[in-house]
Amino acid sequence: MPLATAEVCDANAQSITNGELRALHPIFKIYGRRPVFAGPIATVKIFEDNVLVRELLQEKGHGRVLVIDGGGSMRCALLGGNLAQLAQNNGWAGIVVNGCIRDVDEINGCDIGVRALNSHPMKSNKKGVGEKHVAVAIAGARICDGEWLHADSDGILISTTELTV
Ligand SMILES: O=C([O-])CC(=O)C(=O)O
Repeated sequence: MPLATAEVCDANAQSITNGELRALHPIFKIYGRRPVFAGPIATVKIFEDNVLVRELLQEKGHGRVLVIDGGGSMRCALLGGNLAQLAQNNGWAGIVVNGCIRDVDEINGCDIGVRALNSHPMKSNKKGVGEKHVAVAIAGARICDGEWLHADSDGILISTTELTV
């Protein structure tokens, strides 16, 4: 059974105080077939350009969660049905997007967890601008590559190390 985020918070008050455990602001909508997912984080920082998202999702996921800092843009989608399918087939656990997605019905059929701000029908630029595996700041929290993400119906937690009972 995955750890419930609420129980994790109740059992780790000290980690919340010292910043080892952070909750993202509740600004994300829930997509994908997995409402509960967790894994080590890979980060990517982009703006209205998703070439690096495809590059990362082409790698084997090994249960990782891709955190996409898209700067909160409401002007195009950074993830669509093809990329979500790629993520599923390559063994990613989930994708959190500080930005928009499209092909929502296809994404909701994929066996991964997806959180995003909203949907948008337009595709992004394809220039390949951005940075992989850098620290990002989204939804009120700083997130480093290699930290852990836990998502369930109550919200999304970031922890410096894997959470255990
Ligand atoms: O290629 C894109 O920009 C995203 C997309 O539509 C998909 O993954 O199907």
